[in-house]
Amino acid sequence: MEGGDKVGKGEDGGPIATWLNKHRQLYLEATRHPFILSIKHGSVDISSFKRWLGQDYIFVREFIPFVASVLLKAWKETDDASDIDIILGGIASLNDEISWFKKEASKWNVPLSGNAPQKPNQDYCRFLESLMGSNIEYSVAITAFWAIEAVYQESFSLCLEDDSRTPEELMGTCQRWGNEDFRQYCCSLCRIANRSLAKATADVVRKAEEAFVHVLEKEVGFWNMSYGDS
Ligand SMILES: Cc1ncc(CN)c(N)n1
Repeated sequence: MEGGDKVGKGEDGGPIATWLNKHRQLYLEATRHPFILSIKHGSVDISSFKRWLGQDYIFVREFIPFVASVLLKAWKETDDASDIDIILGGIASLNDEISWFKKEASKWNVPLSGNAPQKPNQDYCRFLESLMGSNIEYSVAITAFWAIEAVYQESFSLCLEDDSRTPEELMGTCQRWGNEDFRQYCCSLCRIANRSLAKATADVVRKAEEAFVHVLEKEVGFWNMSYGDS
């Protein structure tokens, strides 16, 4: 399956490959949103881009404690120490990401302080919070984490393809998530999630699938908001 290959469904397939097929339509809506396609085609409305930038900064600040909670679950539940290294690498790159947002916001004159989260952003952050509790299994949280990163990787890598007409001033944004290292990182998260799911009960696997679907829905809502559709 096209999308699955790109984000690393893992050599052995696993539940994630199955879900990418089963929820293909929603996955495509999340990764080929009109906002992303407008960047790729060079027709993006810069006010949409600026709205996305300001809102995504708020999201990423909330995403950090979520990733920290995944790290804590990994520490408690995994028997593979490399999971910790990979998640810790993700936290380190979020540190860079925050600095990048500050620079980019200043370049585009987007105020970061006092910028209120819009409803789809609030909903998404509330969903992240619901996954942070100690009652949520590692398999569920790591699946959601992979999906959140994979949607951005797949979306922004589209804007770097040879046929793209991405505006020069937006190339840095697209490279941030569309680059090869970030793709490899998503592949690692996907492998961890598949491995963890292979050992999970049927009930936990069902909850992880639900979390995957929720992430896709929230990502579509987030892009819609950027596009001025909220
Ligand atoms: C809404 C959203 N989804 C995912 C990412 C990638 N960390 C992000 N920055 N923002």
